[in-house]
Amino acid sequence: MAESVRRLLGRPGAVDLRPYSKLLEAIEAREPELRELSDSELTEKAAELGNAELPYDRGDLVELCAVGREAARRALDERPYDVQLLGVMALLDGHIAEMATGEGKTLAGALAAAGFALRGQRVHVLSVNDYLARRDAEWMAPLYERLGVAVAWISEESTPEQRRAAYAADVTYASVSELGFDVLRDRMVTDIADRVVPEPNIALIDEADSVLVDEARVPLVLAGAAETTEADLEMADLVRRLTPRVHYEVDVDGRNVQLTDAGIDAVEKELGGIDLYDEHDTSVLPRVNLALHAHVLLQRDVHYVVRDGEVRLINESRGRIALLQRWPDGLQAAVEAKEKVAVSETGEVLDSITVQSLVLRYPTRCGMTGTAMAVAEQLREFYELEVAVIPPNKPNVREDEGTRLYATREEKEDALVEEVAEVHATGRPILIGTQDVAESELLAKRLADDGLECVVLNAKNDAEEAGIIAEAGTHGAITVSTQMAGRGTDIRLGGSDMADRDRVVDKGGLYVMGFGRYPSSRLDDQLRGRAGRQGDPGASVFFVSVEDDLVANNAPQTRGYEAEGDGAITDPSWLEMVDHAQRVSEGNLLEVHRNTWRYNQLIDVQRGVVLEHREAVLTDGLGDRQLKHDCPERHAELVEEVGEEEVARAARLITLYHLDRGWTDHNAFLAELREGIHLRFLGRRDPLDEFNRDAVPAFKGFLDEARARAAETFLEAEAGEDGTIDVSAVGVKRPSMTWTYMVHDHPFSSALETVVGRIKGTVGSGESTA
Ligand SMILES: Nc1ncnc2c1ncn2[C@@H]1O[C@H](COP(=O)(O)OP(=O)(O)OP(=O)(O)O)[C@@H](O)[C@H]1O
Repeated sequence: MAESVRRLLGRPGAVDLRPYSKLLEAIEAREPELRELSDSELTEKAAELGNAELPYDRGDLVELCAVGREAARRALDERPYDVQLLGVMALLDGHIAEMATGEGKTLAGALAAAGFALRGQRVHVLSVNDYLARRDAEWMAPLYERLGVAVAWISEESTPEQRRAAYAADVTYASVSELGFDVLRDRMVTDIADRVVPEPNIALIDEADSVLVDEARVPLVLAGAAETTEADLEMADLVRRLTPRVHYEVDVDGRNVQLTDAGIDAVEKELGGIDLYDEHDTSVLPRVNLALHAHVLLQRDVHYVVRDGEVRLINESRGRIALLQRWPDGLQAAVEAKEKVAVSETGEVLDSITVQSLVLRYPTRCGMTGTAMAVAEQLREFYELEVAVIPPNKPNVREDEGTRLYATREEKEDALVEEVAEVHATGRPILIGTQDVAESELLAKRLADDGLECVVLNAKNDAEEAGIIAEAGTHGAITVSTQMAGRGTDIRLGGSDMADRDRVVDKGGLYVMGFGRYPSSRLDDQLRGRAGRQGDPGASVFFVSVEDDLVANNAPQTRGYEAEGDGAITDPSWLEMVDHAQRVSEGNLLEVHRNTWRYNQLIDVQRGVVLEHREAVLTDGLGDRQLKHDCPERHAELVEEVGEEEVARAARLITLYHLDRGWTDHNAFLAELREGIHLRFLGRRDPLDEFNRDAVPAFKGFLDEARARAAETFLEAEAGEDGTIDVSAVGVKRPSMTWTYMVHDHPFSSALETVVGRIKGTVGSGESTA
């Protein structure tokens, strides 16, 4: 092994790889003998590894890697590199393997998954989207087959039967959201046979930082149909006429919008001289706030797109459209009113789960990604995971230029377009990373105006994007892409067939340009990592302006620089300012993650109590026993009429209904409580303590209350002529459809917060006049 690689094996703060690397020689030594085996003999060798429990001892680890390597060579015509085997061993030990782009994480992950599966564990390989789940499962299927391991995948379209069958395989590939929603839906079943997800064993997470850190800020929420909200066209129309900064102000981080005093006056006047803060009519203010939030904070083509007459959300951390996802409460309808499309059904939150709770269900967790070290502390804090930095198979020779800073956005764009024209003239392929869909389209238009034709990727279709990005290394190609569009797909120099590779290598390989730095350096690195795979030549550079949101919102001061004629700022302290702004932004994101987690910890405890109780009702007849105890006469009568089994069934359904109903209401209470907490924050009390102080007593008596309601319903239940009890006649109904929500830490500025803003304003002016 090269000296440079050896030096990398003992990176501070990361898992020590030396114990693994010591086994590489022994693994290689097994090769000649294994090559002589027939296919079925090789499968038998793999099966022999199943004669012991986890963890693998050193001898078995050598055998597993050697057998796995030989199986991959035969099944995929790819002989795993030593560094990939280091990755496999780190995964089997429950670590996050940091492996750069193009190092072959898919194969390393599959070998580790097979290793777990051979020892009798059920493995869930979690991907960021359905396309990758399916692609990887199908791609690795021949390898699994040689190793005698059953593999399957799940997608959004999978039916419950298909899901059940897929989860029954040894290794199941699924996107995190599909898994999350399956878990949530399983918690609502009224018959055990309807469950799809088995007990969790091993989670192997692809793109681990995106899933565990980026997606963890947004809980997965399952909602059920309730009544339909009316489109509030009047409000949508009214807020459209308001003027930014005169009638409303947006917080620096773009999460809240508030009416100014002038705005309040204008709205009150428009509505015929009403008082928005009238104690007797509190219904108008929330409507104004919703419409304002929809109008100002949610931007078309950034947060959502309008397609086929529907508002479809873009998942920000993933830059793609989410089917069946909505905003909570009236916000969805407010956006629909803003866009003048038909209002869709609204719903109420049935239950939610954070990515963290989802992943922590698994006794063993591991994963891989190109960028883990930057979030090593978070992975440790939230998931008890350590990072193993796997050296590249071939040294990285990409040239990273860093940041070019400009005074204005316009100057930044001019400079980038000029650079694109210059580089493109040589035929060198260019990949430009933008912040969002709208920016991609504007930039593409600008490039086209300058005679530079490009392909745009934006949150449309994963499979299609994979095909496009695969060609981004073609001679003369210009590709514009949002941050993670088309991820997980290799960019080969000279096109996907590498026909033109030599010519592109001569030009310096792929040239990656960032149109602005991202909210975290990790995301910058992900973009950069698109170039320079497997020792390929390549380069990267970021164009930034002082007006970029990242800098404008997070830098302590944005004045006092000296720019050159074209707007370029070369003062090193200003370049440092950009890094600083990014660190501030990273800190904010971490705080959001921490908050999501903190608030959810208590909710998780309460949910645990409900779920345990629910389980006993579902599987052990607890509801029937309780109702028999609470309503003995009615119970006996009904048994007489329809028999014990049917009464037990009805008792189960009635009890589950009231447990679930109660939990839904409690969820709504907690959400409201959390919003209101900000008011008390003014009193310098810790909002989380305040939250817990109220959430705990509110839960007290939860189970007793559900039980009492179940008894009330049970007393009303009647036996029908067909010998069954029709529970729907006594109001026991399940939501007719469910869908998933996208929630933000702070969905929208509530009426309460606007009141706070007003109180603060009053106090402020009071002081100045005193
Ligand atoms: N041992 C190997 N020998 C030859 N080719 C390999 C080997 N391992 C992986 N590859 C090839 O390398 C390419 C990159 O693999 P893969 O997509 O798994 O990389 P990755 O690390 O997941 O990259 P990304 O960060 O883009 O997801 C694939 O075309 C794969 O077939």
